[in-house]
Amino acid sequence: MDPLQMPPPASTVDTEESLVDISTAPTTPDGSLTFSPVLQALKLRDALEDEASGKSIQRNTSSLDATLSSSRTEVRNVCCVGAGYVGGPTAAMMALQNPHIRVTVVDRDPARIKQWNSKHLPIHEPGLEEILRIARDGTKAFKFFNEPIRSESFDGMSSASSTTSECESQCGEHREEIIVSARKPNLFFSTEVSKSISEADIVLIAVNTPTKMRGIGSGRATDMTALEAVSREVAIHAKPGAVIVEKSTVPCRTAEMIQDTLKTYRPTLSFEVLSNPEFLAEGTAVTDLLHPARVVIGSSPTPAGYHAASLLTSVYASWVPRSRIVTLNTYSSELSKLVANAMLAQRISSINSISAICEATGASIDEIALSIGLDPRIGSKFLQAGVGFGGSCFKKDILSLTYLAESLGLPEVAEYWNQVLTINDWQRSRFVRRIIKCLNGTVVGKKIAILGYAFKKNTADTRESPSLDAIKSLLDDAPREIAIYDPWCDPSVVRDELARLLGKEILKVNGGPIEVFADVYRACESAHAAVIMTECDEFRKTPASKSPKLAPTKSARKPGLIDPRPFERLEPTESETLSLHKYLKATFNVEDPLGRYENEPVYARRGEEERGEARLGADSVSFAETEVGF
Ligand SMILES: NC(=O)c1ccc[n+]([C@@H]2O[C@H](COP(=O)([O-])OP(=O)(O)OC[C@H]3O[C@@H](n4cnc5c(N)ncnc54)[C@H](O)[C@@H]3O)[C@@H](O)[C@H]2O)c1
Ligand SMILES: O=c1ccn([C@@H]2O[C@H](COP(=O)(O)OP(=O)(O)O[C@H]3O[C@H](CO)[C@@H](O)[C@H](O)[C@H]3O)[C@@H](O)[C@H]2O)c(=O)[nH]1
Repeated sequence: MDPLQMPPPASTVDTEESLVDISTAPTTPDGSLTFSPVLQALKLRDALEDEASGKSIQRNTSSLDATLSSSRTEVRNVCCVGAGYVGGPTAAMMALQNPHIRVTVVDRDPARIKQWNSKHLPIHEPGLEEILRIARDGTKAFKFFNEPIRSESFDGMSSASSTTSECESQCGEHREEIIVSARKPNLFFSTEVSKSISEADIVLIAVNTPTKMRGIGSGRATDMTALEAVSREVAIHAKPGAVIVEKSTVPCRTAEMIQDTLKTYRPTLSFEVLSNPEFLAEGTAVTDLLHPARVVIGSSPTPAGYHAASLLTSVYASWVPRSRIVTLNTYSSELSKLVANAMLAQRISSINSISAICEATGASIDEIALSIGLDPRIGSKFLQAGVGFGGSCFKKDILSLTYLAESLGLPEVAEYWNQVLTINDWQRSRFVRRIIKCLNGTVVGKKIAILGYAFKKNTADTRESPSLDAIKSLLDDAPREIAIYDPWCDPSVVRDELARLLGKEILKVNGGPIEVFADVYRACESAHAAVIMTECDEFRKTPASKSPKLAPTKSARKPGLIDPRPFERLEPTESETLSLHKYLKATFNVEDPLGRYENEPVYARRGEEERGEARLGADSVSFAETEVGF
């Protein structure tokens, strides 16, 4: 059936059975779900708001295309609830690309908000800082020449690209100059959750949806506690007509639960709930957001649903080509996120299962991945065999999918996807067994260096890290020392986490076997084995860029390493300016090559100082002091 022709969700009935305790809410809303035990409709206020708004949502436009073209400038204020790995970078990208929209990211955790407002961001993502320096701090006006630089020496910068100009650098007036205006800050981080929600035209919900650890569905269903709590806040505070967006990964039909909550609190108002799952991967969040393979927006198949989808589309359309923005039915969109993760994880378990055959036969898993990946029907990505996948998403989303299948009476489907997790667990334990076997069957009295503690490279996120699993298993065999090193993780944070998870006594300072190092050589000193747990470049024998097989071709080089000029427009987009910044920064090793940055927030690690004073000159429109050389 055409998704857009699907009937709207069945209406819900408020029976006693449907009032579910929030802490045990199942993954899949079962027909009807009204989550909140205490529901107080704000009828008088709603009636007044309703009248004031004149039910402003356009209901007379019947096609998505028509609404898409009529929704250009309506979004002025976006609120993102949840300042985590998804909320922070996604909101930052939206703000960067839409200087006319005020984007506020709110979180209930004041420490996290303080970090976002400081120099020391709560998450490590390559390129994220640059975006915050623009959207959060505002920028000065600046200018540059619209032609590529040929000379790559620093001296050459000031007479930049003179070799391309027929009349040489003395004749500056014949070189096309691009002038970019100053930007005011339009990205804010705050703990004022209800206030920000009440001001927003679009509310993004990007809170955590981990696996439930107690009650019905424990260990498999999705824990909806945070999402349910935010839905209630939104239902109480959202302004009439605001569009509510699920950014979190959620079970299929969660939009119905949010809609129920909205209807219960504000029965006289209409809100639209969209599904807009996020597909970014940690460590590449900025690139993924800048050049998404697709943006999926699910809406109800009604004029109001299409209109809401068109509003969100207009925000993304500032930088994402329209052809990559896919609009679907709400439930297809919700489910497509779980399916995408299940399919990706399945590829990893498939190749890992074959790695065991390779080890037994002498075939090479890397050669097999290379050879099968050349078939475009298979493709080369996500075929890297390893120690099993980790991270906060794959396992919990597959568990959620299998729980959904079982709830729908489809145990065979559940079992099929469950095998992806079974192979993953098996691969992890197989790896530890292999380490012990290589060490003559015993690690007693030996030192083992663990290189890589986060779940993968370029992130400090340790959720579901294979490394932690390996450390736990190795501890059972009583090694003399386990020395841990990760280039992205702060040793004191790792120590705190290990003490919390495994007990203080396991740390060396307390007489235990585990020590965490800030230096890889010290970690490996006199070790009997060095165990590489993540694909960090510094652990490679041959750096990725020097390996002939992996060397980037000219056309496949990082965008930051090619001068993107000349720009076709004299008003380059933020993406274009960012690519120029990256190129100049990488080429000349200068932090702020365009002279664009305002002062950074005052140092505020672990929250001593606020950023107020840091915005010195944020409103200034004078050009950067350094004379333009680029
Ligand atoms: N991490 C990823 O790479 C990734 C990628 C795509 C999708 N997702 C999905 O996005 C969602 C968020 O994931 P994440 O990794 O960003 O989580 P996270 O734990 O990093 O961040 C969630 C934030 O929500 C805040 N929060 C929770 N309840 C709140 C409330 N009631 N009010 C205000 N703030 C509240 C938390 O304090 C936390 O800062 C999840 O559903 C996840 O599955 C994650
Ligand atoms: O060929 C591969 C690729 C990845 N991995 C491992 O798989 C895990 C997940 O890696 P990756 O997918 O790169 O990171 P995530 O941040 O977990 O991103 C996944 O999960 C996110 C959360 O839902 C989705 O948004 C992303 O699209 C999806 O890639 C890591 O342990 C990797 O080491 C492999 O073992 N082999």
